[in-house]
Amino acid sequence: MTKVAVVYHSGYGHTARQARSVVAGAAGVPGVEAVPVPVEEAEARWGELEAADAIIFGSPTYMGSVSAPFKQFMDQSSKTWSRQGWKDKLAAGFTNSASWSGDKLNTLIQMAVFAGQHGMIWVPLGLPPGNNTSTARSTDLNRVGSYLGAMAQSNADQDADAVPPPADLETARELGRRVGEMAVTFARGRNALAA
Ligand SMILES: Cc1cc2nc3c(=O)[nH]c(=O)nc-3n(C[C@H](O)[C@H](O)[C@H](O)COP(=O)(O)O)c2cc1C
Repeated sequence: MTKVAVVYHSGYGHTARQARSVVAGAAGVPGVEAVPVPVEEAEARWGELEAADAIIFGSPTYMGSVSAPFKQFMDQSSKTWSRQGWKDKLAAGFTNSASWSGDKLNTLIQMAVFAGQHGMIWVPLGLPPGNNTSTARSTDLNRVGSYLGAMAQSNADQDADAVPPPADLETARELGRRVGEMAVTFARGRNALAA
């Protein structure tokens, strides 16, 4: 099986819902096993990250950047970085915040730089932007219009059972599916080269 790990933090459950959609999207690809890894469990489950073909990073945007627990996970990875243990794994990212912008892009950029430091191969969202013409709708896939990774917008006064809305959860699912497909393609290519 090709393995996809989804490492995420969520303070109040919104990004956890987005993470579940990412996992479901990856797990729907034949031959892929996808596992959610809350950052609080990452240290104890480091072996699962080492064994993964792809790692997808998820964090809410707090103060225009990844959350402190997610940053702690990033820093915990420095031992792996020093021996480039995640080199050539696929990487991707998602984030969620209250505002339409809320400086979410910075969070994805942080994740992409982090992946670059690890020598990983960043997989962008790969969906056209939705909700940006006079005839478009707020229910469009990629309604926030992100390229680097999947974004979700959760109204600040709504709990995680109500938001992020279905369009953002579907967008997250698409990211998981894309990374799952890419991971299978890479694994097959590697095996073919080794044969
Ligand atoms: C400490 C803190 C900082 C936040 N900073 C931002 C921000 O910079 N931009 C934004 O749009 N929303 C911000 N928010 C709102 C959260 O991103 C939003 O509520 C999100 O849905 C929380 O996700 P979670 O439930 O997974 O923690 C912040 C919330 C908290 C608690």
